[in-house]
Amino acid sequence: MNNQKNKGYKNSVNKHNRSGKQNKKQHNKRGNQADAKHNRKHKKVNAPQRGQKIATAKVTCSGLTSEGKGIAQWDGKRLEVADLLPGETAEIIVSKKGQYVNGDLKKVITPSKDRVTPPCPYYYECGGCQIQHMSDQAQARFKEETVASLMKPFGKPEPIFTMDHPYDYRNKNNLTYGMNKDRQIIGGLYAQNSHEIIPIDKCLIHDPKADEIAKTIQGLMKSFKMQPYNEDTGRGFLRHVLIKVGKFSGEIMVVLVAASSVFKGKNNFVKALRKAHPEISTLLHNVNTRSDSMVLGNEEKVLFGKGTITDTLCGMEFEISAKSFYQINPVQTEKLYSKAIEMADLTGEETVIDAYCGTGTIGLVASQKAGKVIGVELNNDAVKDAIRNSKRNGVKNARFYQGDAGEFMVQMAGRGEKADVVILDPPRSGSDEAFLSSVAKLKPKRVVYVSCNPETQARDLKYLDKNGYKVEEIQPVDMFPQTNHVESVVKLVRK
Ligand SMILES: C[S@@+](CC[C@H](N)C(=O)[O-])C[C@H]1O[C@@H](n2cnc3c(N)ncnc32)[C@H](O)[C@@H]1O
Repeated sequence: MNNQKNKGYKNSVNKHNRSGKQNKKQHNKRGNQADAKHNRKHKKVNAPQRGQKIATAKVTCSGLTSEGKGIAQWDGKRLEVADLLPGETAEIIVSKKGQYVNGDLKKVITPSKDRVTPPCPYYYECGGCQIQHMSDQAQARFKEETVASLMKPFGKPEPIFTMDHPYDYRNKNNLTYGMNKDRQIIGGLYAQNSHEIIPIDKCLIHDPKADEIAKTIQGLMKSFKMQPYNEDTGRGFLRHVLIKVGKFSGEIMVVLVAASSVFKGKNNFVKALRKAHPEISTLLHNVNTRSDSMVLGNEEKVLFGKGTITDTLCGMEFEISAKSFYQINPVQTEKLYSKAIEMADLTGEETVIDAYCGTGTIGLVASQKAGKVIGVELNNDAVKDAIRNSKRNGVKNARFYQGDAGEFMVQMAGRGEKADVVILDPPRSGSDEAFLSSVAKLKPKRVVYVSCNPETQARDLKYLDKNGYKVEEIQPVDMFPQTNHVESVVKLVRK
């Protein structure tokens, strides 16, 4: 697959090299862009985590990793170079730390026709997006090829569902606050693989309203002398702000994630924020004293509003709380869910299991075409949302249970219960043997596997393939444009 791809890229580069002034101009612009990127990243190349610079080398990129990095050979070693595209020749800086050799792009010598100037000015520093240097078509091709390569043992995927406007799509936006070296409060996103905050005004994949509110909060912190939390010293108050937006309803939830439950000046702060943004529907104070990278802690206080927001998806209304999972790209979610339900092939009679059901969204949409839906989910808040959502939409044929999906299925199989269709949508780590072996025992006619990580999905498909199921259809969906992530939904039928 890679060879084929490279041929295509090589041809296009040659075409470019032969091209006239206009294209030369384009090339220079692309080359300069990569230079500029290097200048900004230079300090990172020499930063301790990259190790000691050992060489500058000229390389040719032979393909992409599943993370969207360019593959290049240097001194008999395979290097993965961020922002390098197949077919491109480039100058890279090689550094070494312990046994690890890293390559960082210095300058693109012959740019690929797939290279574009990233529209975001923070792209090269920020860790949020990884493939903004690829054109929309190249992003789609990269994701299709990633899924195709992982799914090779099971069949050929359909063309990816892309997004017409692949920006402004996130309904869940998380920004972090800190202090710069001049003791000024900054707010933004983390740099790649680090907790260094890159100050930003606007993120192109965020909901624009969310960034406006985050900026206002940054200004209010100064006036209210509210200190950002410092991970190293453990001092300070505000860690993050989490902003969820109902893209259809327009409702907005703001969660102030703080290191302490004592919120000095709370009433005046809330008043000032609401005055600046009367469109905020609900405001919460979440207390996070954890030292890991989880955004939210367990303790939560509603400062005003009902503590949840509602949104519409596939014609149904859903109530969403701060901690429960809700798909982050509603435009693409409607395409994903429609495909999943089409794959479930429901006639109105079936018992459907919606495993890892979150707030019950897939199961509730499926309930309109099923006999009965049984949802299971680990997160108690999400289960409460699912039950509320069921009532809100007048659904009478769905039940939701809190628990581990694997254990739940083992118990179902043990009781000899029946299921016609199993829809599963596990987290990135995928499902587990308890769950998959119970599927094999329950023997549903169809299994629809939704996944945000095709790598673990392929692993689980291998198990199902060995235990009585055959893959019939594979559909990649671009739920996360500009990033290297891809969603995939697979239909399996009993052999
Ligand atoms: C990718 S989300 C899917 C949610 C839902 N299907 C949707 O489309 O919004 C995965 C969900 O699995 C839940 N989860 C994680 N581990 C679980 C487990 N062992 N058993 C049941 N649910 C689990 C998470 O809390 C999360 O809500």
